Amino acid sequence: MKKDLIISGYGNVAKELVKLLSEKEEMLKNTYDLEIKVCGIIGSKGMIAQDEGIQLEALLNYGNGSDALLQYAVDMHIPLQQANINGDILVECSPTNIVNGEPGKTYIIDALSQGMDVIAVSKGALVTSFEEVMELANQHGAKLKYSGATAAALPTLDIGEYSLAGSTITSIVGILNGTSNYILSSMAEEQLSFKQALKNAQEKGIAEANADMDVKGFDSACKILLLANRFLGTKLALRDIKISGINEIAIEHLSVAQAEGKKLKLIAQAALHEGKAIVQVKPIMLSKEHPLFHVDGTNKGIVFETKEMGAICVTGGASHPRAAAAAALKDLINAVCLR
Ligand SMILES: NC(=O)c1ccc[n+]([C@@H]2O[C@H](COP(=O)([O-])OP(=O)(O)OC[C@H]3O[C@@H](n4cnc5c(N)ncnc54)[C@H](OP(=O)(O)O)[C@@H]3O)[C@@H](O)[C@H]2O)c1
Ligand SMILES: N[C@@H](CCO)C(=O)O
Repeated sequence: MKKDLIISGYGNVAKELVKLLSEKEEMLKNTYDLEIKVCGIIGSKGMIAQDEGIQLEALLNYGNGSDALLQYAVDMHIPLQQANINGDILVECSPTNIVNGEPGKTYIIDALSQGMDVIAVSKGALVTSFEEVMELANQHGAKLKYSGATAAALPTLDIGEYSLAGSTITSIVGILNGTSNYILSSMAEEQLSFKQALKNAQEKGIAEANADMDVKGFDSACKILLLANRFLGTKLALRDIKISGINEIAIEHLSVAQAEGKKLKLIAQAALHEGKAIVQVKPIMLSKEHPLFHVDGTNKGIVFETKEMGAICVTGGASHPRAAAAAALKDLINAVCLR
């Protein structure tokens, strides 16, 4: 099977995806009979496009962002052109914008309207306009997958959709933001200042372009919103979620938790109580019996409570651009080859 791929947003995650596609070309062919040709990559300053496929190894010699695309265009003697989404699959990796979903929303709508499958790594379009994009996908028989937007390397959507199919999920509790979890762990275990720990997270490439999204709880809120709407039958918007982050947490707060044998974690939770959804994000002290107690550093974790299968807990899936790219590749393989 041959598939033409377009990528929008060529930052940390997209560059790792290009690396993975280059490294795993043979495995994809041998294991899945899948030949992926990256035909276009869009940055804020324009798009590089080649019908015969972009030379991934050559592109990887440059950095990321539009400057890398521009340099590639110059060296390959091709023009940098206006965004033109035309292929089989779009992987959307532009910055997350929770106000209006742009620029990802336009790219996603453009792709779905042509019947292209979409792998969303950014969250903005899904959080602001989920029903609109889903309806478009259904209308055009296109697949929309968004593991990258729902904690990426930590399987969340796949567990709910596949492993818990037919069960009734009654609540979801998660540590869904690697940056905040890393900051809290670093402050508690290494006595790093909040500022230094955030700087480290930014250097790892896991913080959002606007790190307030992470530390003020919005990124966790986006993820629990998408999961609650998918699995609890809610139709919530971000304004329906009570959100507080870790931006005012000091080392003293963490010491108090430690003295009690507990850990302070940024917890996102969604539950149904008498038909009403309660969804919130806030720092909570966990005792060592809690299944998420040992989720430290950039790791994440999720607990689904179900009526039939009891509690299902998954931990790990540390935030990292390569891990997020691998989650996008997983979605791509599943969309095209498996289901
Ligand atoms: N990093 C992670 O570990 C991770 C994990 C899961 C999900 N995500 C999500 O994945 C997305 C990308 O994350 P990232 O870490 O790769 O971010 P990033 O490094 O900031 O990359 C985003 C890229 O988008 C480009 N861009 C900006 N405006 C654009 C526009 N109008 N059209 C096309 N491209 C545009 C930027 O480059 P130019 O302006 O130079 O073109 C930038 O390099 C985000 O939405 C994030 O929430 C990230
Ligand atoms: N900024 C996020 C990655 C994107 O979902 C995190 O720290 O987990």
